[in-house]
Amino acid sequence: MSLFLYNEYDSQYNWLPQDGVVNYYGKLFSEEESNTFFEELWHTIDWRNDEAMMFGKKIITKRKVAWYGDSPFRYTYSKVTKEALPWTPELLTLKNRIETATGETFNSCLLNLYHSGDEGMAWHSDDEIDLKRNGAIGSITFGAERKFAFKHKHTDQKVEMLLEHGSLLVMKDTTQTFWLHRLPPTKKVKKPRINLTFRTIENQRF
Ligand SMILES: O=C(O)CCC(=O)C(=O)O
Ligand SMILES: [Fe+2]
Repeated sequence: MSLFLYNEYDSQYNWLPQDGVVNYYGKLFSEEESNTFFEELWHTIDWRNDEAMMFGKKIITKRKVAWYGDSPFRYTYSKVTKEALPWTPELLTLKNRIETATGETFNSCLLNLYHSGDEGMAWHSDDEIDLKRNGAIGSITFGAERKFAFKHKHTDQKVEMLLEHGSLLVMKDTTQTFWLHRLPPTKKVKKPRINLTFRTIENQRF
């Protein structure tokens, strides 16, 4: 008899057929814990509308974002530079939980708040210059369950999965070099979702 939460997912299974590693841990947090984290993050995180450059113009996205870390790292994302805020107690708890689960370490976290299925994230890879090369990215979901997809940059192969309330997804090795990922918008989802992507920043020039 295991004392751990029942979980149907094998976290060692690689969802990518080649050129990278994606592990899905399923629900790492219980329903009750996940509901509490959702509420706490909703109220305590310094959510801001994201600014991005598109066709040379600054646009404001409906999705909200926030950026936290060990030190005031500067992070350039969609050609806009932000400075990390100091960890909140909830973020440190989550960081510790996923470091224990994965055996990886993280020094920063980018958070996304999608108000409904109308909001998503287009195809991209997290290969910014300041991110540790081939480092692990730990992605937690609280709130609405959403589809998540990968597309190989050369072969167009696709992999789709569901990200559940309280779940953890890890992308590592050469995943960002060879694969794009996205959160497709959907009319079916009316509820909000909070996503946290824990990352490792390296080579900062202060
Ligand atoms: O919301 C998600 O699950 C993914 C977010 C993402 O890909 C990112 O922040 O780079
Ligand atoms: Fe991403």
